[in-house]
Amino acid sequence: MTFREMTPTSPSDKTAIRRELKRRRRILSAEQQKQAALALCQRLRKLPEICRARRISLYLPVNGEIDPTPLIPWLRQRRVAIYLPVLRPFSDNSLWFVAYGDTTPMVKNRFGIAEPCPRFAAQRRNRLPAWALDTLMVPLVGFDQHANRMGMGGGFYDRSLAFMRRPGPAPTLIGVAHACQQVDTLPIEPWDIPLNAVVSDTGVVRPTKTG
Ligand SMILES: Nc1nc2c(c(=O)[nH]1)N(C=O)[C@@H](CNc1ccc(C(=O)N[C@@H](CCC(=O)O)C(=O)O)cc1)CN2
Ligand SMILES: Nc1ncnc2c1ncn2[C@@H]1O[C@H](COP(=O)(O)OP(=O)(O)OP(=O)(O)O)[C@@H](O)[C@H]1O
Repeated sequence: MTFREMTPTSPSDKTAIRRELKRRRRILSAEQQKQAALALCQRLRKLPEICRARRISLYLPVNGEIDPTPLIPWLRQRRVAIYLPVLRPFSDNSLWFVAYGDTTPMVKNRFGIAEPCPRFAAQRRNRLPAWALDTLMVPLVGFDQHANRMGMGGGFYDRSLAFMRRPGPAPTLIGVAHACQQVDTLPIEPWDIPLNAVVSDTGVVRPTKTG
């Protein structure tokens, strides 16, 4: 059975979809990964929300995630401040966004993802809460035609972005993924924060306007 044929509803469906979509990106070859990263970054450079951004977060890819880092030289040239997600210590699975430069001291977190080291992140001047960024690039495990998203399942981004349900600052959220991470329909959860767009190596998906 393909995901095209199934209507996902239960939490176990979600787990199965997540597993399948992680597999799809993991089996891409190094050459496919490289081409996808370049194609992604070409599209990102044309996106108005990225062109406007002055403070942007991206991520360092693991386990076959599409690589947004070819964008870094272009961002630096344009004096855009770059931040990386860091697992907040002693907290509720939410993220800090910590300044990322050529000399930033890095360590691997408990998931094996490189991030600015705790001592650096602990200094207030080196980090921002999500609401102070103007654009976040959100790593996706899956997305659908309406730009609904699925992440790693930790709820890190959803928790860090929960402030967006209330009036106030609203950074732009750009999901990024391989084209092969797209499925017809993903289940929407009450805590899901909608994305402004999903950009892949082959195109841009925007949510359909309602109301
Ligand atoms: N590159 C990258 N950085 C990121 C995220 C991400 O999705 N991608 N995150 C977005 O939230 C946060 C980390 N969240 C994570 C949540 C769950 C797992 C996880 O369950 N990992 C598996 C092993 C990897 C796998 O299954 O492929 C595990 O530990 O069992 C990893 C990271 C912050 N940094
Ligand atoms: N704002 C929130 N406050 C508390 N718990 C939350 C919040 N948002 C999500 N969660 C919890 O996080 C868990 C994971 O959510 P979900 O499966 O939707 O992750 P996801 O879509 O992969 O998101 P992410 O990319 O943020 O990890 C759920 O069990 C959910 O209850």
